[in-house]
Amino acid sequence: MLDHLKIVQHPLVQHKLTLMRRKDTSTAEFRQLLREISLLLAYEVTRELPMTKTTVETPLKEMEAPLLAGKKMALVSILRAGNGLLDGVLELIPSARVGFIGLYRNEETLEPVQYYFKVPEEISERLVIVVDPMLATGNSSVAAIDLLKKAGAKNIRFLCLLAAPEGVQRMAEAHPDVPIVTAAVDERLNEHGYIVPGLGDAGDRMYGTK
Ligand SMILES: O=P(O)(O)OC[C@H]1O[C@H](OP(=O)(O)OP(=O)(O)O)[C@H](O)[C@@H]1O
Ligand SMILES: O=c1cc[nH]c(=O)[nH]1
Ligand SMILES: [Mg+2]
Repeated sequence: MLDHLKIVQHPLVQHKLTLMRRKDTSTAEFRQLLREISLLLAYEVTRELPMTKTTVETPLKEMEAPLLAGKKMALVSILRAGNGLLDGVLELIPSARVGFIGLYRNEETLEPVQYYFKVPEEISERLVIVVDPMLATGNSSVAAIDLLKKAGAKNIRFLCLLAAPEGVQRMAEAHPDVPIVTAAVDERLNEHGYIVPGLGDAGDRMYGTK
């Protein structure tokens, strides 16, 4: 069992997160850093993955060796910003199936608005890793996981880059069975629901839309 909340303290992760927070970091640098961090965070969120065995012949001998049961996994990206974490994790687990949940926050109510849902078949039999760089109020991640559970998912982990204490609390109340892996938990949310000090709007910074 993973801990309910894992903060990845690795120096490379913390260094790259600091560079991403800087307001002067360009869109291209931001995307590149997110990709690099996603590879490092993937290491933590993939602990205790389902394994299988295969027979391999080394130059010396035949042996039974462990192998990821990758087809039994699904990575689910919360659009848009989730895609910034998705690609790196998928590179490490290329046989994982991939789903997408389209959600954006209504900027006034901070409630998520759903516009897309497509997940792999047999979702109830897979380990599902949901990815989204930001956990702020928790409204988006709670809604995404509600939808996944309604579709049958039972074994879910949530991977983000940055969280607010409010979002961690909301997830713990709504989905206590879902472990969270993140690089940091910041001070608080501001009156607009942004993480403080945070890094701004991840989607806008990734794609240069503001
Ligand atoms: O915890 P919450 O308060 O729900 O906030 C977090 C959500 O906000 C951001 O998405 P956004 O709505 O900006 O959509 P985008 O990824 O399309 O930019 C982020 O990627 C999360 O999905
Ligand atoms: O600080 C925040 C909060 C929600 N979404 C973001 O991208 N950033
Ligand atoms: Mg956004």
